[in-house]
Amino acid sequence: MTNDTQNDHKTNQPDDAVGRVLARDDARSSGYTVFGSGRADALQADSHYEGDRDGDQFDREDRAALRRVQGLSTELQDVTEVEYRQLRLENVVLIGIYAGNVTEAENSLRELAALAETAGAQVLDGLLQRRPNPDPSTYLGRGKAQELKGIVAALGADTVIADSELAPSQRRALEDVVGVKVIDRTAVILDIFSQHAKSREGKAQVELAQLEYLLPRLRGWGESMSRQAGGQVGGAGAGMGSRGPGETKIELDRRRIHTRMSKLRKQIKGYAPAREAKRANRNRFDVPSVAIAGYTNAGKSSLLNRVTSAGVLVENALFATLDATVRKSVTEQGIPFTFTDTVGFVRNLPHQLVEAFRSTLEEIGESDVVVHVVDGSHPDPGSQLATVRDVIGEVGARDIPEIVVFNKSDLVDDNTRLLLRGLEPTGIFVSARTGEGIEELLARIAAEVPAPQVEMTLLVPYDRGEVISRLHVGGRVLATEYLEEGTRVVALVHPQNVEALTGFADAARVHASA
Ligand SMILES: Nc1nc2c(ncn2[C@@H]2O[C@H](COP(=O)(O)OP(=O)(O)OP(=O)(O)O)[C@@H](O)[C@H]2O)c(=O)[nH]1
Repeated sequence: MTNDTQNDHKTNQPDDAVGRVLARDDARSSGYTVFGSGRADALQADSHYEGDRDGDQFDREDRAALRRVQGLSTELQDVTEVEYRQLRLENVVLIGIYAGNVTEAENSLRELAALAETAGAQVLDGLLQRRPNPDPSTYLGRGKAQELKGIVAALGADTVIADSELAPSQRRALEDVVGVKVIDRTAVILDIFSQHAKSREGKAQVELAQLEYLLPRLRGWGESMSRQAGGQVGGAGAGMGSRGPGETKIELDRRRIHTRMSKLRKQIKGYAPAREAKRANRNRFDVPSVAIAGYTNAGKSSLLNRVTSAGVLVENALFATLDATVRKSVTEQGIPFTFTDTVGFVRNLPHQLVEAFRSTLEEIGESDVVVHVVDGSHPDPGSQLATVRDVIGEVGARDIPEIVVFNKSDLVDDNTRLLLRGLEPTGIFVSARTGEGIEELLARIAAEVPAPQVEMTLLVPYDRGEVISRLHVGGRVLATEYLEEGTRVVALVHPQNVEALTGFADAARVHASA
């Protein structure tokens, strides 16, 4: 879909579309919309809506960053440029069914909304239907599916996302009714993983999960998919919902996918030993890193924004090689460190995605400090805390210092605070919204970030300027003096780096200060 069409949708859309849907739906007992007009309005105001932007002006850097993250092969890049634009523009309506507990279903749909937004979509509305089981043919009942069609048309949505995994036939039938692309929760999660996977192993794991998901879904993509015909098969991180190939290529594609999958499995087996070795040889010239982990919607990104804007600005040059998901900061004591947002945990993660999820969490295993964010206002923070901790342990991060943060403290009353304290006595109450607790969090991080402790006096020849730069990044320079033979530097360094630097020691004046 071009941007023009997209804009037409917006202009043609009646102003009160969401409100009318909600009002009409309130009168019915079999289901209702979850998000009212307030939500849609709030989202319209959100800065990540790109609909008014001219396609040609689409940010080159964004595209380049996306390719880097996804490690796409050259032949996939053109396809992805188009798809990325669509991904950012997707206007989605969410659907779900529930048998018993409606609050549970609403929470699940809210989480799906958060996931869809994380994947870059714009959530216009959510629709829940009460029914004991999904309709075997169209997931929603027939009447509800027709209603969905009306909502989709009224809002100008271009994608429907179902809150559970759809059988390929259900998906196709529902697509035929509503006339736009229908994808499911698993596809959204896979899309987020593919945006987050950084290492070669992570990318391979995610691509494998994408292909496994795609394989049984190859045959018969609905009408609305025909514009994608000829699109590339399941390239790692193809647009949301892993767009499929045209009908004519299906058999060939099936074979290619099988071949690709066995290749990926072999690669993944080969990566495991390398990962162990990497962990053992952590390079202390790296800037210390802090990883933020927690459930989706716990407020990880909001906290990251708060904390990094509160921190002191740091020389860009120190962090030249960072990608977009990593922020930089510096402790009050002047030690630079990086902050990495990790992919959020989700409830009921489909089991075939578990490996892919873990592989996107590798940053945690390689970080120096883990900030574990818990939504303090969540009805069951205890189980969130336990699940995240289990996984942190599984990705090899059990021994990494952990700072537990109860976020959204502005929504937490005194009794709940007591309860949360009981769960984790050292937890810090923080509000990314009001700023409560941010100073305390920064102080805790500063206390945990490994500080260089060994004082060395070095004489570095002028043609070895890189040694001085590394000292600034991975150590703390206390004094500099320019002599005829080179620069004399007094610096604190990490114990792991002492050996590499002894060659520059000035008159062997190496001693431990701590
Ligand atoms: N009241 C309140 N709301 C908050 C606070 N922090 C975040 N939120 C809201 O919680 C929602 C989720 O915040 P995010 O920062 O996107 O959460 P996240 O953990 O990064 O979520 P994912 O990107 O999906 O993993 C947003 O609507 C925020 O506005 C807080 O301290 N107080």
